[in-house]
Amino acid sequence: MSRHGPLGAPVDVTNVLQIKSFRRLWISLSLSSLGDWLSLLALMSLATIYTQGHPAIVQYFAVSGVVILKLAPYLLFGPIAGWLADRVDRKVILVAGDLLRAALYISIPLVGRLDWLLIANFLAECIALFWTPAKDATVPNLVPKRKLEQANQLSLLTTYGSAPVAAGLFTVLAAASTVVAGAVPGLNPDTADVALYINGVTFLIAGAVIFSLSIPKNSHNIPPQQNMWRVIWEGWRYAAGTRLVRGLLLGMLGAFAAGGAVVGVARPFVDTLEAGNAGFGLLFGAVFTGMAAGMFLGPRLLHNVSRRRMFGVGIGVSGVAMIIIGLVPEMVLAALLALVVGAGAGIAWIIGLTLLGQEVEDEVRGRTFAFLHASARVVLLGAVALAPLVAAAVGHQRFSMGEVSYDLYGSSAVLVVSGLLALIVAVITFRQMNDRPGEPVLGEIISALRGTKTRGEAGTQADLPGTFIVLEGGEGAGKSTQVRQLAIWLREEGFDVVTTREPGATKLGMRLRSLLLDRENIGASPRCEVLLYAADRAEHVETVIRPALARGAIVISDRYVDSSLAYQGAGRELSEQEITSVNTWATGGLTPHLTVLLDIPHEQGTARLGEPGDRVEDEPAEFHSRVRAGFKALAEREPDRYLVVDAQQPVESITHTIQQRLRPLLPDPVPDQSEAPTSAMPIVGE
Ligand SMILES: Nc1ncnc2c1ncn2[C@@H]1O[C@H](COP(=O)(O)OP(=O)(O)OP(=O)(O)O)[C@@H](O)[C@H]1O
Ligand SMILES: Cc1cn([C@H]2C[C@H](O)[C@@H](COP(=O)(O)O)O2)c(=O)[nH]c1=O
Repeated sequence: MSRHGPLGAPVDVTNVLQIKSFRRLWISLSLSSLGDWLSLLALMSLATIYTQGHPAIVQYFAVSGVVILKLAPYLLFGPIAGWLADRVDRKVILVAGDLLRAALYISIPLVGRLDWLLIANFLAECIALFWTPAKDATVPNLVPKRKLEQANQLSLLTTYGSAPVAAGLFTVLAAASTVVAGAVPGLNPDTADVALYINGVTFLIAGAVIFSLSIPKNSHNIPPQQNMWRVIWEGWRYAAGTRLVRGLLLGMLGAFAAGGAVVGVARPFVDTLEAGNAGFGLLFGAVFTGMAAGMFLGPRLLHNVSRRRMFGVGIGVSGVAMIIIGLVPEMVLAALLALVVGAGAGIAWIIGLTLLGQEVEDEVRGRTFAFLHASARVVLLGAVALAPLVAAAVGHQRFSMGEVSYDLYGSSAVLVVSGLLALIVAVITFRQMNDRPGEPVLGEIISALRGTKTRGEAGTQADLPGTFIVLEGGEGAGKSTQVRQLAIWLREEGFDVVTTREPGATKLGMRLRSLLLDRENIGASPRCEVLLYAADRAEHVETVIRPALARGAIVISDRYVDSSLAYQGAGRELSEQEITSVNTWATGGLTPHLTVLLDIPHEQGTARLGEPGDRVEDEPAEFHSRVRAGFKALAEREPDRYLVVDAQQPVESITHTIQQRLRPLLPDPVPDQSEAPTSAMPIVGE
């Protein structure tokens, strides 16, 4: 029975949409995206209707004004949007953003004037500007890191995939309006008006969905009185001063510059190939098909390759393809290479977004995403506008050597230079982000495509044949009792079982436990507490858990990393991301195959404990209710790793529920009848 994925991590059988909170955010995003595209079509159509009878130039400006006003807010207010996303409760921004946009879109057909259409469109886009970084910064708080890539793929698919849906809906509305106008004399509904009302309703529903969602509050490390520009400046300084983030931003913006240049010269380029509009359409279609393939298939095919290295490789591949398109102007080859350009860019974009979500701290995430969105637009528009000018300046040059001549067109020259730019950016980012120096990247890619392991993966959880189970929960939830019950059952089945606990499973750990929990010891500061628990855990993993897993044993631990996330993260209100980083380092990333959360109200748990409480047990009730909520939030985010059990049930029912869930994870099938709880309760050696 296969229990592990190719990396040895537990197989991720469930889809990211099974995480309730992410599912709701995604529903809301789908509705908002559909509304956005629908409104673009409706507004462009209305701008034409409102300027009917005016000279053509006025109509042209009205329509292009809609598009320009959609982009303008990013250039004007981009930095402030990031500041707000890190400062204000992101749920408030998301809900208020959706409700305000609903009101604005509904008001446009009610007012029925061009000036209000342009103003409302501009205001709605300003709101979107604040909404987007708040949404991007929220996703990493709702899904576990290893599912972030899947979540980003889904978000991108929804954002761009809703465009054809909106176009289809608009066409259906147009047909329906004609039918209604024909069937009911006097009633002549305008398609664009109806589309805007529908759009308003989609935003209202999207807002209501987010309102019902529980979004963790942003870490509020920004002092309330701190100057806004200083906060923005600090966000940028963080991005520029952090090697990985700097590499990611540079790579993504470089790719945008190159992509913008391609868009700018694509039309004159196909003219030099005498391919006209058909060729132009083909090239465009190829780039976007390639992008979609890169985003969705790339991470799957290359799942074993270091993401940090793949980012630079993706940009480099696009760059090389662009250079060849420019140097060998041939339509069929250009279309095939355009697929490659898109695929490389798609891989880089999805990896860049995911790494930013995983690596950028929550406090500055909003500002980082806002910086990316705003500068990507500036770079893209700048490149689209400049590239044709450069191409025109180069013009048509003919180089002859005897009988042989070579025609260089300005558009081809721009493609070659853009490709070179992408290549330079790729080399810089690859160097900055290379996390497997000395290992040839080509070998890594070939191994990934063949499905074999690379040197960089040796020594990971993949090499441990054992099974790691953790019991978590509040005080007196019954963790030690269930550890004993499970050990008895599994030993009877012939498994090599190691039961253990945190803190205090090792000699050093026992001293740390005493420092942490004995009432006579003066309390450690919260950060010190995190480090002491992590120190205990590092020793525990190194000397107890890993050796047992390496020999194929089943390890059952009473508490592990998630206790630190719940007690020190939710309880002491420290950054969850920082605690995760410290613990990933301490444990080498060792993750349980199954974590059982025994959930019980604090008062009922402590009522079961006879002895006077230790230092943590003595904390006030609010602390313990934050801990309980923290555990539940962790479980909700990782439903495939977690089993949540109501710990108020009788011991035997709880054991039975855990056995049911555990059985498929065990190396050999365990017969059903073996589940009968054992009455004896021997003391299990630690
Ligand atoms: N499901 C249950 N129903 C009633 N009592 C239980 C149940 N499970 C355990 N107990 C009892 O509650 C007490 C605490 O149980 P246990 O030591 O297993 O909890 P724990 O979660 O390990 O506690 P701690 O937080 O101190 O580590 C014990 O007396 C145990 O017999
Ligand atoms: C591992 C770990 C534990 N704690 C707290 C939780 C409990 O109050 C004690 C452990 O004692 P028990 O025997 O399990 O009741 O320590 C914590 O705060 N952080 C941790 O990482």
